[in-house]
This record gives sequence, structure tokens and C-alpha cells, in this order.
Amino acid sequence: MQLVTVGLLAVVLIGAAIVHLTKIYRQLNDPRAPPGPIQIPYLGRIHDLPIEFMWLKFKEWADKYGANGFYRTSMLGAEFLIITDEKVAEDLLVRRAKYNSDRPNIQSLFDSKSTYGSMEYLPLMGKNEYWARQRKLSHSYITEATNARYNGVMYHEAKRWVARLIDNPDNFQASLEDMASKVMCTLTWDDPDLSEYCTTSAWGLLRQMSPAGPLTNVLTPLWHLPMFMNPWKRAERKRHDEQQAWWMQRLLTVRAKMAEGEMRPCWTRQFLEKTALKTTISGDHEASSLLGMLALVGIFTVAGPLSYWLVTMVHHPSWQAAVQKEIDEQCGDEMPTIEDTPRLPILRACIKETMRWKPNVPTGVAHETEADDVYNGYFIPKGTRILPLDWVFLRNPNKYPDPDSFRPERWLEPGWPTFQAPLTQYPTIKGMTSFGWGQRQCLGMSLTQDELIVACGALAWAFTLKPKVDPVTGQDVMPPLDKSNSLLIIKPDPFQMRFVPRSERRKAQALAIWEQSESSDRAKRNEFLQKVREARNVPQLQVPDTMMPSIDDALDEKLKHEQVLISINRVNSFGSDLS
Ligand code: HEM
Repeated sequence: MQLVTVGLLAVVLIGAAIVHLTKIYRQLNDPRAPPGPIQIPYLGRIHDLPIEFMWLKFKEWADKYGANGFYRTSMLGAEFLIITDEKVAEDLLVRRAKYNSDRPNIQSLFDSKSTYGSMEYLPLMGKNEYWARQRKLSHSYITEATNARYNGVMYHEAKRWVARLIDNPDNFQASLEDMASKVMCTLTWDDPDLSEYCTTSAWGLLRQMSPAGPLTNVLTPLWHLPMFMNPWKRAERKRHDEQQAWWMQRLLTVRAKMAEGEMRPCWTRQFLEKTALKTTISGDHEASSLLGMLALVGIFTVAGPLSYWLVTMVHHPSWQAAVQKEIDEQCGDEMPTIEDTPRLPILRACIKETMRWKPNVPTGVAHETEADDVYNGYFIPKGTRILPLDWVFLRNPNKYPDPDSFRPERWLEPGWPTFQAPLTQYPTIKGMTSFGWGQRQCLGMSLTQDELIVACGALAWAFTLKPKVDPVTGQDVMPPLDKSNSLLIIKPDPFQMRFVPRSERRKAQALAIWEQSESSDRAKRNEFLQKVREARNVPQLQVPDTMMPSIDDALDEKLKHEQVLISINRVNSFGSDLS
């Protein structure tokens, strides 16, 4: 009797489960939804979406389901619309930007969208008040720096990099990232010596926010395990708090130096001296995060195309020779500068083609919809993640014939669909799909273009980039073309190559101009300090108190922030929405 009851109960439960799963299956695979791979209840397509080289699987699905320029999929309940055609991206992310410019939550960061007021990561913020004010401010700082030609920082760092490559060519991947980091640390805090830590810190955040980072970004429910059995959350707590403390320390150091009058211009000084008086930025926590994030965001983004430039030039010696010839003709004996940009179309074409051929944000950055919508007759629910798939945009054979080949001539010769005149202005990387869309479009396009012109130009001026030679076989060892990590911003896996100075004379010249740049920089810094110290006794030159919050105020602010962190921590450990 009891057995029969149990049996009946089992049949009823299994029947109910089948009905439930069928209902969900039908909902998930509703024929009115955009086309896409069959969705499995609860899982979506998590089981066959590889974490490594995810963009290749997205491309495979695009070839199958993307005839309309988009398709949908889902993962553990999160809905995705993958855009595979630039026109659709234009429609949804630019024309309908008003409600398609939010960001999805990143599970393995605390409050990544700043929904609860953390105010820490501008590019990841939801479309909220913190994002609006931080974006505006970042835009004005970057534009001002661009107009001031970055006060020569890029030239200085490119010269240092060339000298380092002569001195230690095998360490090129580290010195390349360090160059990009030094540019950002100087712009932000006037301190290139911060670069090493800043790069490590940027790496930590990049890993944490990428689907190929911690497991909890994919198996999101794991994030909600209690703290004592949650290694992912504990690790993130440590990473987050250290990064925050470092950012705050940078701000406090600048403020302390300003109090002594010993701080040269940089974004942080500009903020404390001028912006802080009239902005809605809420205080030191928000300001230090905004400035810290600005420094971070310009490291791997620029280092990615620069690394691929090395790979590309080694593989395409005739294009490398064409770039060198152009630089020799247009710049004579000098390293190229930003002013030379209009005269260097071949250099620009090779840079742009490198970014097209080897895009360093191949999946694009997701937006999230804030309202239900209908597009081309298909229903797109609120909360859908829209992924503009850059890898596919940049391999569209109609726009880019022979898309898998490196063909800079597509930007230089009439007859190619992408050719644009005049060549003094085009090609330019500004506006490339790789920089995103609409209200969230990248703020660093000019900075990237200028830094790539200066750095790639300096390389072509100083060296011929060549493959490493195998000491046993005597054969060239070419850098692999398809080996990279799979983080949101990718870079090639470590490889070997040679930096051959173009002549002994050029080598000596490169070392001499670095020596000169270094001693001139040192002299300028000393002169500044000397003047300040002399002027310190002159009362009217001192910055008025009202413009300069005291260090005590700053420390109060820091303590307040620490209290906030402690309370966030507590709430997190109870597993609230904040985590
Ligand atoms: C090759 C270099 C770079 C690439 C490919 C790149 C790409 C991107 C992409 C795809 C986005 C998101 C766009 C969207 O959501 O539609 C973005 C946002 C952003 N980028 Fe860049 N970026 C680069 C360099 C830089 C640099 C050098 C800076 C700063 C100095 C920068 C600052 C930003 C900021 C602040 C945002 C956030 C914009 C927002 O969310 O409103 N980027 N970038």
C-alpha cells in the first residue's frame, strides 16, 4: 500500500516536472522571439558556449541564425541579443540609445553597476546619475589633454620605451604595457613610477569583470554562497579593497603635495583645485575611483593593438618597409609626432587594419535594455543584454573583402568599399565599431589614435621588427596569429621576436634622445620644485584655504569611506542584493 502511494507520488511529481519544463521550453523557444539556437530550460546554452574564444562560437551561431543581423540566446536565465550587423547596432544602440544604454550586472564585482551607490567603475556603471556625471567629467579631462598634446607625455614615454627595447628587447611585452601605463599614470597623478602597480591593478579588474575570469561570472549562483565557503567572494573583497585603498592613497598624496604647492598639473590636481568646487562628484571616494578608473582603462586597451602591431609587422615585412619609407620621407631624421599624423596615411592604414584584423575587444561590450521593445517584428524583453559582436562586424566580406587577410590597401586605394578621401584625414580609427556605440561609446578614441601613432611611429623609426631565429634549425619562428587570452580585452599570448635597430647611427640617436628627454624632464621637475619652494614665503602665491580641503578633511572623508566599505562588507556577508 505504502509502495503504491510512493509510486503514485513519483509519477505525479515527474509528470508535473515534465509539464513545467515543457512550458518553460516552449516559452524559451517561442517562435515569435528572434531566431537563435534551441534553448534548454534553466541552462539556455551555457553547456556549449566555451569560455575560451567565446567570440568564435558566437560567430558560428551568427553564420547559422544571424541572417537578420541579430540572433538571441540565453545563459542561466540571462537573455542575450547578439548583433551581427552594423546597421542593427546603429538602430538599437544609437537610434534607440535612450533605453538601450544600461549595462548588465557583473556578478563577480560588488555593485558593478553602482546601483547601490558604489560609484567605482565608470565603464561598467548602469545608466545612472553617477555614470552621467563621471562620463561628462572624464570626457572633458581627456579632451583637454588631447588638445594639449598630452603635455609631451607620449613622446617622453615612447622614447623611454625605445631605449628600453634596445637595452632589454626580450622584455618587450612588459615594457610595452608599462609604456601605456606610464602615460596614464602621468596624466592622472603626474607619477610614471606608479605604472607597475597600476598595471597589476588593471589586470586584476580586467580578469574579475571578464566571463573568462572567475567561475562565478559564468556559474553566477555560486556567488551567493555564504562568505565562509565562498573563495570567489573573499578574493574579490581583498582585490576590491586594496584597489580602492590605492586609489584613495593617490588622491591623498596629490592633495598633500598640493598643500605644499609641490604638485605639478595632472587630472587629480585639476580635480582638487578646480573641479571639486563646482562638480556634483560626491567626495573623495567617488573622485579617487573616477580618476583611478581613468588611469586603468587606458592601459590594456592601448597595449592590445600595440602588441598586435608587433605581430602584424613581423608577418608583413613589405608593409613594415612601406611605413618606414613614409616616415623617413615625411619626418626626416625625427621620430614621428602627432603633428605628422596627416602626412602618414600608410602608418594610419596599417594601424587601423591591425585593429580590424585582430580586434582586441572581439565580443564588444554589452549594453542592457531598460524597456520592452519590438524590433523588426521581434519582441526584445526589458533586461536583455545586447552584445555588438565586433569580431563579426570586422569580418563582414561585403564591407571588408578578403576579411581574414591583412590588407591595409583597403583604406588607401579607391575601389575598396572602405576607402575614404582625403588621405590627410582618412583612414582614422576614430568611430571604428571597436569603440562601441551610442551613449556608451568609448571616450578614449583620440588618445588611442595619438598614442598608437607615436608608439608605432617610434618603433618603425628605430627598428625593423623581425621574427626570432631558431638557434638549432636557423629557421624563422613566426609569432602565432591565433593565440591569445579570452578576457574582455584580449592580448596575444607571450611570443618571441627581434627588435633590430635600423642602423648603428639610429640606435645611438635613439639612446641620445631618451637621455636628453629624461634629463630635461628631471630638470623641469626640479625647476618646478625650486620655484615653489622659493615662492612659498610669498603669501599671495599660496592657494587660498577655500580651494584646498585640508588633509584632515581628506582623512575624515577616507574614514567615512572605510565605514561605507565596512557596512557594504557586512551586508554582503549576509548575501544581500549588494553582492
Ligand atoms: C583600442 C583602444 C580602445 C578600445 C578598443 C576601446 C573600446 C571600448 C569599448 C568597446 C567601450 C564600450 C562601448 C559601448 O559600451 O558601446 C569603451 C568604453 C570606454 N572607454 Fe574605451 N577603448 C579603448 C581605449 C580607451 C582609452 C585609451 C580610454 C581612456 C583613456 C578609454 C576610455 C573608455 C571609457 C571611460 C569608457 C566608458 C564609456 C561609458 O561607459 O560611458 N578607452 N571602450
